[in-house]
Amino acid sequence: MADIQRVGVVGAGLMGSGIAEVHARAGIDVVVTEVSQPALDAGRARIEKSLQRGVRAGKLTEADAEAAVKRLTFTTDLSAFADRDLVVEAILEQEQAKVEVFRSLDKVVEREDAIFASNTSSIPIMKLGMATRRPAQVIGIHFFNPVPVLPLVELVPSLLTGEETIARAEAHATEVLGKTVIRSQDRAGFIVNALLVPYLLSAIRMIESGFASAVDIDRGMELGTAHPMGPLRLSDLIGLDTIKAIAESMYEEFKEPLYSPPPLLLRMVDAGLLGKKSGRGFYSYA
Ligand SMILES: CC(=O)CC(=O)SCCNC(=O)CCNC(=O)[C@H](O)C(C)(C)COP(=O)(O)OP(=O)(O)OC[C@H]1O[C@@H](n2cnc3c(N)ncnc32)[C@H](O)[C@@H]1OP(=O)(O)O
Repeated sequence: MADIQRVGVVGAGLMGSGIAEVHARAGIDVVVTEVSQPALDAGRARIEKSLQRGVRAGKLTEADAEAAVKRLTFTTDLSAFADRDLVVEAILEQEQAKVEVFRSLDKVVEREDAIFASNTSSIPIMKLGMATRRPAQVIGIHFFNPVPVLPLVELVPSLLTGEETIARAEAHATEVLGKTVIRSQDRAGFIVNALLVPYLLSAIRMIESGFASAVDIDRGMELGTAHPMGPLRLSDLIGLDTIKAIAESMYEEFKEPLYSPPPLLLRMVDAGLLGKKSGRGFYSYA
């Protein structure tokens, strides 16, 4: 919706950089923050690389990519969000860290009608809303990786999110970003991860038990069910630390054993084998 002109993105990791990129490509002025300069530089490089990939694929022109870069400002100072109409938080999947971000945003963002969104996939939106003085303006806007490619957004109002916030967020996601919106209640995992995560964990348990190899499990789902990538390559794409965090939130909420992260996943995360972003997970990415 045209009323959202200035967007802030907290976090320039895999998801935050994708969220910043799609906004800049849609003509929106974007401020991106990170906790450190190296993390910020890595986010900027990720966005520039993705824009170039888009150019090579014929999705945008070189001039569009340059214009998108000019709409992006990178800073480690959260106070740059004072004039933002919408802020999307996309930091690591840790409840306390997210609560702190929302508490800070509440202090820093001056616009009374600003929307505070989280890209969380599993942490209750209600808890983030209650960290602010404006829970009616707090909502989940959950994107999918790679953000410039996948057309879906899950919209997740909490019990206290106002109708106007829901309508503005939905109009922004559809009309400005061109995404398709589905709505979910505020339950850990929402719609997609509630189905996807137990499937990914089951594939990891298959390897753990010696049942089948990663290559055969992936090939089975790619060739047998026409998934674009099998569950282990997809786990590597999402990030094993992220899957662990989502699984823990879902297990915490429902106490469903299928949501509990298997020991192999825990050990891989302990070892820093986080998937594509760290260079090694179930596969190696030299
Ligand atoms: C965990 C959570 O909370 C939420 C999540 O994110 S869950 C994870 C969800 N993600 C998935 O399930 C991903 C599943 N995998 C896929 O969809 C695909 O394998 C993939 C898109 C990742 C790669 O597909 P691919 O065919 O091997 O790659 P590629 O051909 O390069 O790209 C696919 C399309 O995107 C386009 N594209 C790629 N990068 C792009 C970019 N940076 N900008 C614009 N377009 C891009 C390509 O041009 C191509 O478009 P066409 O189909 O029109 O030709």
